[in-house]
Amino acid sequence: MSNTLRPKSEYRCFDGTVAYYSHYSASCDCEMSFAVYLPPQAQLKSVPILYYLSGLTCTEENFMTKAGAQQYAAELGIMLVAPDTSPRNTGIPGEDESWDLGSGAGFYVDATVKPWQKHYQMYTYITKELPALIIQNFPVQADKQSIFGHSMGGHGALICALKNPEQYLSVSAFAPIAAPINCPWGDKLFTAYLGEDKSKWAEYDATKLIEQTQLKSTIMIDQGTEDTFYQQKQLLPENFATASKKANQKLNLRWQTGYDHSYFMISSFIKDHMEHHSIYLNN
Ligand SMILES: N[C@@H](CCC(=O)N[C@@H](CS)C(=O)NCC(=O)O)C(=O)O
Repeated sequence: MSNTLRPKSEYRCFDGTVAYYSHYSASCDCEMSFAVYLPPQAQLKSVPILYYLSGLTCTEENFMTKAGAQQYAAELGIMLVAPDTSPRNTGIPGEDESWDLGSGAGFYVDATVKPWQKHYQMYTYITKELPALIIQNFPVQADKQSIFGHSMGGHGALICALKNPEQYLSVSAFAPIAAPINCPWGDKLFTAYLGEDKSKWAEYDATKLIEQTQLKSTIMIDQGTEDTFYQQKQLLPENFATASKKANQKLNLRWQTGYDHSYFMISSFIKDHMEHHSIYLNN
């Protein structure tokens, strides 16, 4: 099967275009979907790319409809790419049983254990296959890529950047799952996708990875104080901050008083994140 893009729908937005696509993914061995925003500048020249990874239960649509990023992407001349959060309709038993496992919960890792390993290769999909597809099909600057995300997608963005410091020029996150080996979600998802051997989990844990790799750019994180998942110790930004300090990694962790885990928090601070990435993408 080829990696031909199948356009699904297209909308004018801030003089640019929001478009939804699906395609056969070789790494996930199934049909995958993603959304893009092409800023008006892309009609005349190639533009930098900013990937956004969504959280649990999301599809490629949540960010495009709720975050309000397009107006800033249009101003700054940045293409947005928002992939779906997992393979779907794979036939894996139980894929749709739980909102925090399987469909909508790919966790941005390459699964190594059955039954998930055949399709759940999200890390390779996000860091290799999707970027190649974007470069092939859109007017982009291949050497200008950055990444950000929310919750599970904040975890995804951090690990993708820390494991590929040459590929992504900057990274930021909203309420990321910042130390997954130490939280209930990480426990559940790593056990399912990577197996019981916890030594294998560390290579997908941002707080562990920052001990080994530091980024030239400043990492930006926004965390709401009224975020129930933060209160339930699913996110653990303090662990990441402590490890970053120890490793001399520049980190801008901003506590947002009164904000929760929702897209109302994301849309309140999306401008700052877009401007943060623009410093690195448009220099
Ligand atoms: N379904 C979950 C909540 C899941 C959730 O909050 N997901 C976040 C990411 S971790 C999200 O972005 N949801 C989609 C949305 O708000 O549009 C629950 O019932 O507690």
